[in-house]
Amino acid sequence: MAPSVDPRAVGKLPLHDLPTPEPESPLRPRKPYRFSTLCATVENPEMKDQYGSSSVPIYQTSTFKGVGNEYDYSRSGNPTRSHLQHHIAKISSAAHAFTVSSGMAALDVILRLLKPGDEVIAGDDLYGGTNRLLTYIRTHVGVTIHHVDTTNPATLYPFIHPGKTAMVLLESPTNPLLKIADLAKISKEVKERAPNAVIVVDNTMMSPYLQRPLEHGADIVYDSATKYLSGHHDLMAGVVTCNREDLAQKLAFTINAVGNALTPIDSFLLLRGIKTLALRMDRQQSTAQLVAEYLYALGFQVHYPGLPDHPGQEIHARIADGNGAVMSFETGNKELSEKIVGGTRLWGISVSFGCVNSLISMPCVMSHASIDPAVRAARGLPEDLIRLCVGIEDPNDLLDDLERALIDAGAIALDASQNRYVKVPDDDALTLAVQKLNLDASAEEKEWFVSAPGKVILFGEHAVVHGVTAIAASVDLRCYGLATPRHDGKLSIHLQDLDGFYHEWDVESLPWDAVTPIAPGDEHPDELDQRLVDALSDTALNSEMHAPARGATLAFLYLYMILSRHQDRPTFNFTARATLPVGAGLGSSASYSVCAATTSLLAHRRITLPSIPDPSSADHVHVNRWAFVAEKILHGNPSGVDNSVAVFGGALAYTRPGFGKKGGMEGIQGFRSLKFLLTNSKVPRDTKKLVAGVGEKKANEPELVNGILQSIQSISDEARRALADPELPRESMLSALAALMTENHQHLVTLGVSHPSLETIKEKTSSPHGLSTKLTGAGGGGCAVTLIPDDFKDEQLRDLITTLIRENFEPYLTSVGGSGLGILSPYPQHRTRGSGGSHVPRHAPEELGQVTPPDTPMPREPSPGASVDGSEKGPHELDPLRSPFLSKSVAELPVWAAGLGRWLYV
Ligand SMILES: Nc1ncnc2c1ncn2[C@@H]1O[C@H](COP(=O)(O)OP(=O)(O)OP(=O)(O)O)[C@@H](O)[C@H]1O
Ligand SMILES: C[C@@](O)(CCO)CC(=O)[O-]
Repeated sequence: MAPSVDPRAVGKLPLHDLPTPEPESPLRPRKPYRFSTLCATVENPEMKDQYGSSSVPIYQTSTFKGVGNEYDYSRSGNPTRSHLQHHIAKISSAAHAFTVSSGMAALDVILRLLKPGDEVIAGDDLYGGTNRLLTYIRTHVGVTIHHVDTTNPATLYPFIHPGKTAMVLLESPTNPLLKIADLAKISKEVKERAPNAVIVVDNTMMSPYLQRPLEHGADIVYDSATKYLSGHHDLMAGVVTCNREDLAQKLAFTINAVGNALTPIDSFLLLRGIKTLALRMDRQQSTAQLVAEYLYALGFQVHYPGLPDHPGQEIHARIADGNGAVMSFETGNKELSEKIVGGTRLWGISVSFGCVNSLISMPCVMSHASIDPAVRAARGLPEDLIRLCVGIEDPNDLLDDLERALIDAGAIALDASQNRYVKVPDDDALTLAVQKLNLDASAEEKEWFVSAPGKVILFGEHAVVHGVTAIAASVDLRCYGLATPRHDGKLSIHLQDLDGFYHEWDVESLPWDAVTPIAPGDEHPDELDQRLVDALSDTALNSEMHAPARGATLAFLYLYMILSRHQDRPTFNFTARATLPVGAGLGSSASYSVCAATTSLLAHRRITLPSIPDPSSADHVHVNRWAFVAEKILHGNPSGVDNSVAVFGGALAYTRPGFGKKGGMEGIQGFRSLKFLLTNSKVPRDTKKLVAGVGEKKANEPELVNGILQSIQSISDEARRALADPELPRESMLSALAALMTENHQHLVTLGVSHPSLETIKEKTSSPHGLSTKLTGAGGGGCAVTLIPDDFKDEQLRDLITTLIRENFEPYLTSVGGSGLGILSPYPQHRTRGSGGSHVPRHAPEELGQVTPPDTPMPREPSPGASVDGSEKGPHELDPLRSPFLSKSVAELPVWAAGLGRWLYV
């Protein structure tokens, strides 16, 4: 230790260096300091600093000079660590404290007290890492481990074998189910039955601020100080405290022998973190209480000791001073939970807890993944469990972010009768739909309102057509399709975005002779039925139709006819409108195709029910296949990535089947937290031609193009690795993605699908802002996508947007990865039409600070090129749903649609 000068020895007592008064000092009787004062006051009268340094210095040294001094080698002792240990002992009601390199290192040191033949009783809801180490001890050291439900002390008794039971390992509350063990009672009862058993408590969930198990009879307490004690996720550390001299000596021996004591710098950081422990915890647990009550009120099963009906709540209140800031809740569906976890922004997806930032995780796939699934199931750890670790952010922001994720995932929906959100019952939609279908064999036609998102391709457009993996995510711009029954034998189409195009046909006049019906359940062949395409072109389409309307109409009629069953030709009007720019590379054709396919499948009763939120449902796969058929008509040679994103939502890595490697798609987590600026160059282009152009280039210059395809595959692979790597710091992940975007764009330039307007957008975002931009979708104009890093200032973003608008571009700040295909529940009890759909959900899109998407002109009378035979009602007489659907502005449309009732999302 550095030699300290006692000021009293030189006759002066500097004011700034008052020794901590002993609480019971006869000179100045005082009340004992409260916890937060103890935390903030780091002083050890035995170790005065020679310069009166306010903060404990970092003795960054491995060795100390001299012989026989207090310190010689930092593995055995270091002054910074000594200060830390003194401080921890003080706040833990402990005589001894040790600090080691991690929480698991702390447990390792403790478990080394065991010998072969010993028995351990441990909880059955322990942290996954604890389980892993216990399993190792069982298999390699010959120690028997009994896992029991520690919520009931009586379950331990049969396993207590005097002379053999060497240790009882407890957690309370447990992680992640927050089960409560009566530490005081168990300690007493075990000691009575097996006096030599050492009671060990993992106190990480509580920290010494909220619970000090040594006060309740525990012999050893350990904490992963990586969590609340340090509080900032910037170090790893473990703490062991005890009062027993014999145990302290053994623990000290092991730490010195093993050499896992905490380093000086981490000791310093931990000491600093502890000063604010009480302050952080107070904020974290008060917000946790709000979050728990919010989820509870929605109808979720929430595990949190602050809720009145939490089992063991009274015991917890007796042994602890607060409820902590970790909770978990169940959704009833693993995929739904994954969507919620992937859907939050502020709640970071991360293992661990105790940080000032809020975290969300699914224990079964993250912190507890090391436990065998069968064991997890046997221990009652639900696969759908979501753990929330509340940080110090503003409680309102945390609640808003969580609510948005719950809505987007379809976990909660507006209950019109109560005018508030409630949990969507797990199988409610399915039960209702099945009931309805049973009653419904001869049911009259229903009205169907559906919607599907557009997409942004981050990596791999064009290359995906040739078997390379693309990475794409849904955007919060959608196409909506409304099918309203007609009773006059006519079928009609109304494409509001294509100049209000309208056309209608007598169903019987369609070229039925040219159809080769496809039986329900059968798939469409790879090739389009050219006979039907030709027949429709000759008889149902006319030469005055502009190409976009012609393509969209052909796709609609083709699906309608090929899906019809003989004698069952429902008549309805199909109206489509999008908040997406049409033909700008954001997948407008795919979202239109999904809407057209879904309404046709529903009208023909070829899908049986409005989809419940189960992404693996056969109906969704079915919709996707038929949407792909429509895409073929619009696109020529689509890869299928756009329609897959439009159906399934979220973020996907998509590989087209049939290129000698495994095709298919995989969801990508963590994508939702990324922020993008989409900029529409407003330069029209034609995906079909651009895709065909790349195809030709490949045929003419196979070496060049195949080389590019390989490079793009590596870019996609690299991007997936970066997105999936939990160890990669977020900043590094974002800069890796940015570099890959730049590289991918360059390849697209070489493939010849960029455009001067896209290059201008790239320049404007790159200089002076330093952002990465690439074209997205087919290119040739259309949209560019720019990755916005987390630390990009709002002010800078505003400047950039202004610059782009000045250049006559249309920028749009978007969030990605939201819901896929949605169907407005057809059941009257789920509709709010009585109220005119006036309810505005908590989150209007404007709240996101988005730049409003381009508005679509107000509805007009059917356009001059359209042939209307007068039987269609004028806009003012339209169906009550269709009329507002046509007249809402683009900004109003999503809010109005959301307020119509319950949407069932894939
Ligand atoms: N809202 C809509 N209403 C009617 N038809 C639409 C709508 N959106 C798209 N379409 C059809 O899709 C065509 C646009 O498809 P295209 O593939 O060129 O653009 P995109 O899908 O937006 O771009 P990309 O495929 O690059 O993402 C339009 O010409 C039209 O036929
Ligand atoms: C250009 C392309 O790769 C994306 C269009 O959004 C075509 C496709 O994948 O179908």
